[in-house]
Amino acid sequence: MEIISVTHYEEMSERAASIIAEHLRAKPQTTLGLATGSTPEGLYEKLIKRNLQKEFSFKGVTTFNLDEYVGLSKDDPNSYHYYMNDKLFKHIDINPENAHLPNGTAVDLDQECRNYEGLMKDHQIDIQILGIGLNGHIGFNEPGTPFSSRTHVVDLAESTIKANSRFFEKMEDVPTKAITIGLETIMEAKKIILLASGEQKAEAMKRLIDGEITESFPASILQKHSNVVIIADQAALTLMK
Ligand SMILES: O=P(O)(O)OC[C@H]1O[C@](O)(CO)[C@@H](O)[C@@H]1O
Repeated sequence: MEIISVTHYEEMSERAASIIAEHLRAKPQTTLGLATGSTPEGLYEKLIKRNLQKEFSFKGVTTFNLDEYVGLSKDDPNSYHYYMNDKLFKHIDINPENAHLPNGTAVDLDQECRNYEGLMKDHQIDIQILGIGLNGHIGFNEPGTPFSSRTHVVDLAESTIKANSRFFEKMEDVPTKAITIGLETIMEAKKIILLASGEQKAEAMKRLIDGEITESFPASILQKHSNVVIIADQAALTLMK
């Protein structure tokens, strides 16, 4: 694992944007794996700016998001479809047909998982962006998810539901299920960039970097990947020596 320690959130976002920009200039036909949550918002802002300045184009880019809530329509402001459109896709020159997320309102969710896997089979992810949950989840792969998991429907952990409730008016509105790509699916990416900012992530970062590789802490699987870059600010790395 390469660990890039930066001073603050802004620098974390800038470093990640530079790596992606350099890659897109060298390889315009690229597949990106994208994440939601607060952490990558700054990265998306910087990619939008660079795209507007014509530093690179998204015209040849295909994207796959990690996850989507079950039961939220694409127009629901709390859905990840809405987030991605709002925070990235509508501002850049990507062909919307090439931007993929699981459909959380599919009638047959297991079939939707198989379809999503099928689509991803034809596009190996060149760079996968990840955030990390306080309990070590990546995507929505909660503690206990088998390392061999592929795209599947998950019951969200209580702590995740609570963490996500900050975006919803009422606790009862927070979805309790999601579709997520699996841990094995994530590990197939050629390169993984994990972003972390803030002291609340310090414990998770310590376990990710130094802890035991165990299904009870899903992100620990990343220790087995040969090309992981962690970009974290000093607050997130406070527990590291
Ligand atoms: O970036 P945040 O908002 O801290 O979220 C961390 C993780 O939690 C999620 O938002 C889901 O709870 C993931 O999408 C994300 O990787």
